[in-house]
Amino acid sequence: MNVFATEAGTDLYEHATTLGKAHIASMFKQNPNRFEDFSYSLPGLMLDLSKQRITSETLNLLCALAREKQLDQWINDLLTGEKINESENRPALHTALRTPVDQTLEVDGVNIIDQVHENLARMERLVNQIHAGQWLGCTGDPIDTIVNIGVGGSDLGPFMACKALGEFTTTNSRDIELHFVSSMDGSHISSLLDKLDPTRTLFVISSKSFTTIDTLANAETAKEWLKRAYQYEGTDEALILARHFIGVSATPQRMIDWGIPESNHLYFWDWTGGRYSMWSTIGLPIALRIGMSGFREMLAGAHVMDSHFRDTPFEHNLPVLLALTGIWNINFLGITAHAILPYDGRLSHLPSYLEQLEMESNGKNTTRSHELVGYNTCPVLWGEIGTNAQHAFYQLLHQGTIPVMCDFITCAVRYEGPNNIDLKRQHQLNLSNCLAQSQILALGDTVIEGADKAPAYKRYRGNQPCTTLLLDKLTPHTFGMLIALYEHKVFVQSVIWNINPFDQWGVELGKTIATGLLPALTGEADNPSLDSSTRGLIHHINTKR
Ligand SMILES: O=P(O)(O)OC[C@H]1O[C@H](O)[C@H](O)[C@@H](O)[C@@H]1O
Repeated sequence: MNVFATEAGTDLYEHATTLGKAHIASMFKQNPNRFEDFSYSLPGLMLDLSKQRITSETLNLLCALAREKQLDQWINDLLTGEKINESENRPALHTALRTPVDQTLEVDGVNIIDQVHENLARMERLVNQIHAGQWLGCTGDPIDTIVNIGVGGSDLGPFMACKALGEFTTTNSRDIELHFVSSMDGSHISSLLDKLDPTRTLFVISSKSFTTIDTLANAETAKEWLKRAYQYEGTDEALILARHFIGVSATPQRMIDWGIPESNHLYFWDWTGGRYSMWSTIGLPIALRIGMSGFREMLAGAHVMDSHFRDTPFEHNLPVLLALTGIWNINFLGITAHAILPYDGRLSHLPSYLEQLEMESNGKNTTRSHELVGYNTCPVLWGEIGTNAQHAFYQLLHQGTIPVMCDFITCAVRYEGPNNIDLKRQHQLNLSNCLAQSQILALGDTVIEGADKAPAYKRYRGNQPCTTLLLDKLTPHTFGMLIALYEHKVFVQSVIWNINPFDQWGVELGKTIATGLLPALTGEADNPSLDSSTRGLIHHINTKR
């Protein structure tokens, strides 16, 4: 099954036979206006595709391909709540989470925008209560420390956003200490609990399904820690649960079964995919960090991107263009590695967030009609703060043997004001590195004279396609735009590849097999039918106990 066996696909293959051999440096020589031709702006955010190996014809053909795949219709289906997550028989409505209250969207006869805003209001009350020091622990002391326990989509988004937007605290949120616990082995939580005061600590158990063993194991450890701390005062377990736990989930009954009273529940819906959920009440830690007004700003930024995505012709549509240049690189230039390089320490967790967003969404090998794909889908994606990565893996980007497409993400303005004069200089240094690296990666050592006379080991071949995403400033608003941009990019690529980006069946078998192996590791039961490697490793582990 080849989705590119179409008119536009055939034209693109043909186009790639010539452009595949071209060098980005010569494209800049031929067309001095590449930046004007291939950069696109929205208020607050610019996308520069001029360092991609593309011409106007490439984009025309890619847009024709998108039209062939009825991308318009798919975008409409996404935004209007059609059940496009077929394998789970539900819509994917993360965009509804940032839709303004005066709009309506009915799913199964219910206006879900009302529901969304009711839940935001419920979250707001809770946030205000904590910020005002009115949420009290069992001893009557105000809570000032929050620990979010979750994993995957119930961790990565809030974790990333709290780091990215940490400078946007409000007077009330400044004194709240926030921690994130995710690792199944307990190493996150055990090293943290020693430092916390149980009388002032509130755990947020975030899990869409409320069945994820990683999260429930950490939640149990937290509960036991609190019970031990309160045992001398004879505090009732129900009171501990009521004062020190909040549950965020799409499955209320499971929160009740675990012991969290209804008054401490925040809800979202099964039509919100885990990796698309930071806009929902899963974003509670973000609201606790930057206040509800900051959280609403983030939603508003994402909504701006949603409207742009819905209303803008493909030729000027930022998520569509970002996605299509990715398709060009992956399916026509054969590039299957993708580096995410934020030039801003605040965006340090963006790469791991995008690893889940992109690879869990589009790391698929079957089409929507259950046939094996005959083409590459999601590339391997990884990243790091750009300036740190320069001292680590950039060697491979510059002189390794594999082609890698690179996203450079930075902001134009930072550290304004007289008190930050020294850091302003550091920001300029950071920007000069960002621009230098994308320049060398794309254009190679043609950027300096006489480089062609250097020995081979000193040469930089360049021709690595680079995208630059330039925010005016990193604010809750532009951050919301940026993340929504990537979400829609992932969706557009899934449409071209004819795969469902909203399920994740590839993670299920590991859970089942791990559960099955547990008795052999605890010594409760042997399993002679295991392969020799697994059996040998279990035996070795058990001899060390
Ligand atoms: O929020 P939860 O139900 O606990 O799920 C947490 C995570 O675990 C799953 O295994 C999925 O791979 C992720 O998509 C999900 O975000």
